[in-house]
Amino acid sequence: MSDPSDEIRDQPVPEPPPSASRVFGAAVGAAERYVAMLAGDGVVRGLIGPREVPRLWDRHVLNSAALAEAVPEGARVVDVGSGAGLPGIPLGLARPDLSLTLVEPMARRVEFLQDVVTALGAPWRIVRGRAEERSVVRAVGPVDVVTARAVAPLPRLVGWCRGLLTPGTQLIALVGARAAAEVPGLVPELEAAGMRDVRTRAVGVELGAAATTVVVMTRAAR
Ligand SMILES: C[S@@+](CC[C@H](N)C(=O)[O-])C[C@H]1O[C@@H](n2cnc3c(N)ncnc32)[C@H](O)[C@@H]1O
Repeated sequence: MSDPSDEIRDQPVPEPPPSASRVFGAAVGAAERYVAMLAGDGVVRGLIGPREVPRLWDRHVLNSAALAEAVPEGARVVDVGSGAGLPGIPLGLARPDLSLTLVEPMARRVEFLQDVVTALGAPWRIVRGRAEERSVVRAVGPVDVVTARAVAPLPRLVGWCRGLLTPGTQLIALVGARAAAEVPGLVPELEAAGMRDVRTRAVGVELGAAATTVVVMTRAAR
């Protein structure tokens, strides 16, 4: 009998769209290797649904890289709840000036992240644990920007990231259109949790289907 994981492995790895070279520059080959790992091992290990494979570039990799334009030059970035590396890895590939740490509690996801870092020879750090754990905050060190996609509703995410968010640190969350529409109603709660300048911003508008929205906010001074 054939092993069902063979069929999953046999799905063709999607070709990069023309915009990939523009977004990733010299790292486009590394982005292609990452997409191949997501489509192969990422699916077999249950980190990415098989149906996502044909839309890995638009929905996941370019969609994640779109937030690059919202991140300041040379920032120390922590991607919280990175999962299979989204948005952190595409961001790190598009922006080699950033110093990137991926935080993820689940062992098999961390293993996959380690495999990707090794395969790409990337300088990123991986910290296993939950954002709210003291040991994670200590291991991560000072942070300029926290990124997150699909980790938790914003007020809960801010609560989990409290230790990572020192005055002036930005939180940049990738959100869908529906979640973006709910942001104005969340501002009082986010401000009460110590955040200021909460705003939504369209990013990657030139990327067509990969365009998305981010919510940007800053930790207020105590
Ligand atoms: C729905 S997945 C999203 C993964 C990835 N960000 C993406 O967009 O594909 C949520 C991730 O958040 C992680 N997570 C859940 N609670 C967390 C916490 N308290 N701190 C850090 N990561 C957490 C989970 O292990 C999981 O990998």
